[in-house]
Amino acid sequence: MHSKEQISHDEYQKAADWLTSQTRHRPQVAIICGSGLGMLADTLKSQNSFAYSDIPGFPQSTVQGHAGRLVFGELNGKTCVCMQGRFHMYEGHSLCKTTFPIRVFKLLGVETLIVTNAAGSLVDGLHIGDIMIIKDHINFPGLVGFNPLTGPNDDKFGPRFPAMSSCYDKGLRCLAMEVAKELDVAGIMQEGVYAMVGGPNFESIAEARLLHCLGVDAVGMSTAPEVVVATHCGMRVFGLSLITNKVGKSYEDSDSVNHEGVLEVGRLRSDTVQKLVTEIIRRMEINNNTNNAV
Ligand SMILES: O=P(O)(O)O[C@H]1O[C@H](CO)[C@@H](O)[C@H]1O
Ligand SMILES: Nc1nc2[nH]cnc2c(=O)[nH]1
Repeated sequence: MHSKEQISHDEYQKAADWLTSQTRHRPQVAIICGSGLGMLADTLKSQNSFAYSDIPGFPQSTVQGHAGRLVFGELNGKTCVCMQGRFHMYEGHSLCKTTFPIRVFKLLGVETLIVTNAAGSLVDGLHIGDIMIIKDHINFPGLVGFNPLTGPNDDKFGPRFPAMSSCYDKGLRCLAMEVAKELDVAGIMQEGVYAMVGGPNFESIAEARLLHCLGVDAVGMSTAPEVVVATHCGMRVFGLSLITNKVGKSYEDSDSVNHEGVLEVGRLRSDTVQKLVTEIIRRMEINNNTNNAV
């Protein structure tokens, strides 16, 4: 499944131009809603929303809990665009398709990307319903060559060999912890390492043990490609994982994970995630002098 698909600069530009012609909003912040977290988009004021099927070049969402709509609007003084539904490698999309919206956002002038996801915990300290601030990731598909940046480099977006050593912005991570304390949810929040696996199956016991040995705190099937592409084009990134399940590491465990359970935890914690994200957005500084569009 080593995709040879390439997307031209013109195709990203076409989607950006179409969106610019349909909405007066010029977003500074983009938010990707993880499984069961689509309600984040509902908080935007003066909304304009578009079905992915109407946007030139956008793939379609196929996963339950991912509505497939792009929502523009205002949130606490910032103009935002929210993906109510993301694309996953396991849906059969090429990685450059799963990350297509990120470069469109760049062309729209977005400078900060907020990613959220549902993930399984591999460590004792992260419980169901906890929220992990992503400090770093392990991009397992990327390590073996499944990378959205594979193919000719588009220098207009970024360099051939981008660094990934500080892709989750430290300032925003600190801000998130401050906000968590003020909202009295610091007890359910901590930083950790997210790993992306290809999915769509959940982990076997032996795989879970391997991930644990490798220093993974939470595992999911998304996010890393989006963050790689955003970092490549110079966006500031902040990420949150909602812990929706514990990943079984013992053959004695009887609990087994399923997507309905993942979505249910998303619904139960939606309010907290929403409050955190909206407060972080309110307080984050935006560099108004920079038009990031390339
Ligand atoms: O990463 P998000 O989209 O939040 O979803 C996570 O939850 C789904 C599995 O229940 C998988 O798609 C996994 O990646
Ligand atoms: N791979 C993986 N993805 C998830 N998404 C939500 N929970 C999980 C999990 O336990 N494993």
